[in-house]
Amino acid sequence: MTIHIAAKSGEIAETVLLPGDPRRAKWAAERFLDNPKLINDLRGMLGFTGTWNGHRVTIHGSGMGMPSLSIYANELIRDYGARTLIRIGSCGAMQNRVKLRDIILAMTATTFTTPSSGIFRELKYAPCADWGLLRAAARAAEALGTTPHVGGIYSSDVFYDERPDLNEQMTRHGILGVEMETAELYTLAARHGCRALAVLTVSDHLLTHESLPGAERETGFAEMVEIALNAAFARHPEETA
Ligand SMILES: O=P(O)(O)O[C@H]1O[C@H](CO)[C@@H](O)[C@H]1O
Ligand SMILES: O=c1cc[nH]c(=O)[nH]1
Repeated sequence: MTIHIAAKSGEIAETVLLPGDPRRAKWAAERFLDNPKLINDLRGMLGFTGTWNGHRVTIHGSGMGMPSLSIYANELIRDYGARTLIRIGSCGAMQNRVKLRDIILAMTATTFTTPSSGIFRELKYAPCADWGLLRAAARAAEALGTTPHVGGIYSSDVFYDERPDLNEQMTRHGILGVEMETAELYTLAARHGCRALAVLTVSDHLLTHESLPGAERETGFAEMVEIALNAAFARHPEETA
């Protein structure tokens, strides 16, 4: 047990899927895992461990924003031995060619700051995805009949942004979408020698102002979970262990 996770030692798998929303963790665990067991509900942040195709998997909420994700990712890695962490999140599209329900695989994430920024001082650290996971996720998406967008995203500190000029610059520089956690996840994974990836579903669009109707979200989110699970356990000889 840690300050924020009630699971006993051994109750968390080496592979952890991290949705921001704890209810998405419950939905994904019930839909995709065999014998899902609730292993955490402290502060309502739900976590479940079960198996997928015989592999142990934990699906645990990370909350909204990098400070929240940082708490859970630190404890999952340092106290429970998580080694592969895949965010399964929603995001807002920042390019016209990116449509509602599309899948984005985040190669890298631009930020103002992360909870880790202090250690880099004046350096602008560039957080990046694990290549083996990224490649496996792209292949998994294509096998499911989906062509993902692969590229840079923006991990924002705020949802209600008072700087529209910044979003314009992100769009101008090819950023695919905005969310609030990936940069810190990639930074922590690098620090601790873990693999990390963010698989995102476009839930709304910053340029067209469309948003995904609630009833349709589950379908898009299911695709994202399938891609994440397939990527986590893909085996290619040259991929990282
Ligand atoms: O759907 P999740 O995973 O929570 O991700 C996105 O949604 C939240 C904002 O509504 C932020 O956490 C953002 O990153
Ligand atoms: O952080 C987020 C998530 C979804 N949509 C946004 O615009 N921002």
